[in-house]
Formats: sequence, C-alpha cells, structure tokens
Amino acid sequence: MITKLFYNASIYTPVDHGSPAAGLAQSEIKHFEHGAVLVKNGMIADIGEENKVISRTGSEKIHQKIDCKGRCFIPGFVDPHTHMCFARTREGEFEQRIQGIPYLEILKQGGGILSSVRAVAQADEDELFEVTIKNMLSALKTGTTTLEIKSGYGLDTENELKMLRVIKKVAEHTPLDVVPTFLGAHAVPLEYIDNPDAFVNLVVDEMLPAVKDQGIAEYCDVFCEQGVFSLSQSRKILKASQGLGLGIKIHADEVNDLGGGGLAAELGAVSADHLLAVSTENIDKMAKAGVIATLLPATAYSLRKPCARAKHMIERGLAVALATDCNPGSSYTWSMPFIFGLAVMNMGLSPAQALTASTLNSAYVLGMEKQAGSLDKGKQADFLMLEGKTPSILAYNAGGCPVKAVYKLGEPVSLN
Ligand SMILES: N=CN[C@@H](CCC(=O)O)C(=O)O
Ligand SMILES: [Zn+2]
Repeated sequence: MITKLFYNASIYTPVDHGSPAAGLAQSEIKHFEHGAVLVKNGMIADIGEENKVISRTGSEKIHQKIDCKGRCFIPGFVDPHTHMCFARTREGEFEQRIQGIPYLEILKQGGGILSSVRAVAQADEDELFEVTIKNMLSALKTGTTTLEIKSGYGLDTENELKMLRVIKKVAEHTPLDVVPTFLGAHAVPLEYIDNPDAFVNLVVDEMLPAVKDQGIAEYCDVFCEQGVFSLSQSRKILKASQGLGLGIKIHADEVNDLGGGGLAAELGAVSADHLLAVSTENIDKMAKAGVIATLLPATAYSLRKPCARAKHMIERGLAVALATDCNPGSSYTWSMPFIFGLAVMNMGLSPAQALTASTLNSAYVLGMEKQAGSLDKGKQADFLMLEGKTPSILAYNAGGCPVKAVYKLGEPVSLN
C-alpha cells in the first residue's frame, strides 16, 4: 500500500449529497484553508483541515509528503461532451462561418459534420488514434481527468464501430477515464437526404444492435435539430437505445427550439446538451424529471450566438454541467479552464456554480460520480493544483492556464 499526504493546500470542492447539485446546492463548496488529502493506493482516504488529517493518521507510515505551497486545490475537471475523435480540423469552414455563413447552412450543403464524415471514412485507425490522443493529452494538460468521447463521424455501421474501437484504444493508452458514446444519428448522410426515415431505420435496426454487440459504448446520443433529426426520429432512436440498456442523452435545442429538452424529460435522459434555444416550459420539465443541462459555452462563442440561460436554469432548479463540446467544427477547444471562464464571464455563473458544473455535475452526466467529481473519501485521487488562491483564477486568468499540476489516482500526470 502506497500512502501519500498532500498538505498545505487550499482545498475547494463541491459537496456530493448523492445526486446532481441543483438550484441552491450548485453553489455549495467546501473550503479547507489549510487543508490536506491523504491518498492510499490512488484513492482519497481522508480529507480536511491539515492538523486534523495529520492527527488522524497517527503513527501510520506515510511514503510521500507533497507540499502544495498553499495553492488552490480542486477536483480534476470532468468533460462530459466531446467529439474529439476526428481525422481533420475544418479551418476553411471556420473562415466561412466568420464571414457569416450559418453553421446549419454549411451542413445542408454537404460540409460541416459531413466533411468530417468523409475524412473519417478515409482515415485508418492509426490516423484517428493519433489525432484523438493528441486532443486528449492537451485536455489532460489543462486539467481534464475524466471525459466523454462520442462517435458520430462514421454514419455507417463499419465506420461508427471503427470510431468506437479507436476511443477504446485511446482510453487504454492515457491516464484519463473515458466514457464512450454512440452518436450514429449525428447527421443525415447525403445519400439519405430524400429519405431520412430510412437512415433512422438503419440506425435502429443495424447500427444500434452492432454497437451493443461490440460492447464499447455506454450512452447513445442524437442531434435533434431542424434539418437533422426531428423530435419523433430522435424519440425512436433513443427509445431503441434504452431498450438495449444504453444510457441516453441528446443534442437539444441548439439552434432552433424543437423541443429536445422536453423529449429528454419525457424519456428520462441523463442530460440534454446545448439548450441555447430551449423554452422555459421545457426547462421546468427537465428540472422535474432530474435531467442535467449540459451547457457548452465555447460553441456559443464559436457560433457567435448568445449563451444558454444558465442562471435562469439554476434558478428554476436545474442541475447545470459544463463541457467543451471539443470538435473540429463548432467548438475547437479541449480547455475546461476556457469553458470555466466563459461560464463565469458570459453566462454569469459564480465561480462556485461553475466549479460544481465542471466537476460534480459533469461526473453525474457520465455516471462517474462514485469515482470522480468531488474530493471525498473513497473517490479517486484526481485533482489539480492551481496557480492562484481561489478557483476564480480560472476565469480571471483569461486565455492562460493556471493549472500547474494534474494528479490522476494520486500520481502526477502533467506538471506545467
Ligand atoms: N451540433 C452537433 N454536433 C456538434 C458539432 C459537430 C461538428 O460540427 O463537427 C456539436 O455538438 O456542436
Ligand atoms: Zn456535440
């Protein structure tokens, strides 16, 4: 048994009451000014004020003592929505978008997601692996210790399974915990444009059973949006996924208010993501059903759209989580510090709310709350040391990265 003591730390952590932190609980942060964490075999064995933790260790042998030099100490970030398995970036499309061509228009013309689909079809697994691992290690350096990665640039059985195999392999080659999601219904392939229902049938009858057999994906997701998948098509796919025992989530009300938030509530999805255009009625339905709102402020930034109404959602009792949405189109960032800054400065969350959203609530989105998301006895010793006194540094140091050290299971995995 290896025992380590991290001492002289200014610890900030959300409080895990056994469910996602909604409403007022989203602001609840425990702070130990002179804190310490005792780690045994990669797990948190004790946490609290330094003198109390040290006195509780008694005569126990401590193999390593790490002086945190009074730095701010927080849980590792959990990023619950990424598309970071892709083959190529789409800088040309970014130029088009900043000249005013809408994101959905580019998709309609066969670009956007569909251009990433062509790139993935041409790439072999090694090429996909290289890009994905580079994105993941960049995320790790900026403090992400657990994340989700979606498929969705395959859009046929062979290429969706190929993406999921790559996601499994990168998970085995990095220290991060990875939760794979199947997103076969990410766009309608051009050959199905006149008969999208036939594509929906392909997802339900062929792709989903194959994904289930392969056994890698834990969740199924759908892009419910005008010109992509309708509410009833999304319902059909998500219900079939539930029937196979997959968890469900949904890209909802990103550009147009189609009612995806309401569908998430109706089906008991773990989360509805984006929600830039969601109605108050559906916010209330989500709150009642316990759906987590996963907000993606870098997508609003990149699409030059107003942010989701995060404060309003919290006031109405929703639990809010934050994610990068890392992808080559609408949000080319892996940086949770950037997301934290946007959440505080552009969405008006307090640093406490943003901390809960980017750690505890996002761990709940991924079903990783027993292992990650807060600094509690029995959870993994996944934590960050920040340059600065409080988590506010993440918003204050705009464009910088105040993450000085990243620990996964008590081991240093990135020292900046
Ligand atoms: N909106 C749909 N899917 C992604 C974008 C994927 C892409 O453009 O490649 C999103 O969540 O923003
Ligand atoms: Zn997405």
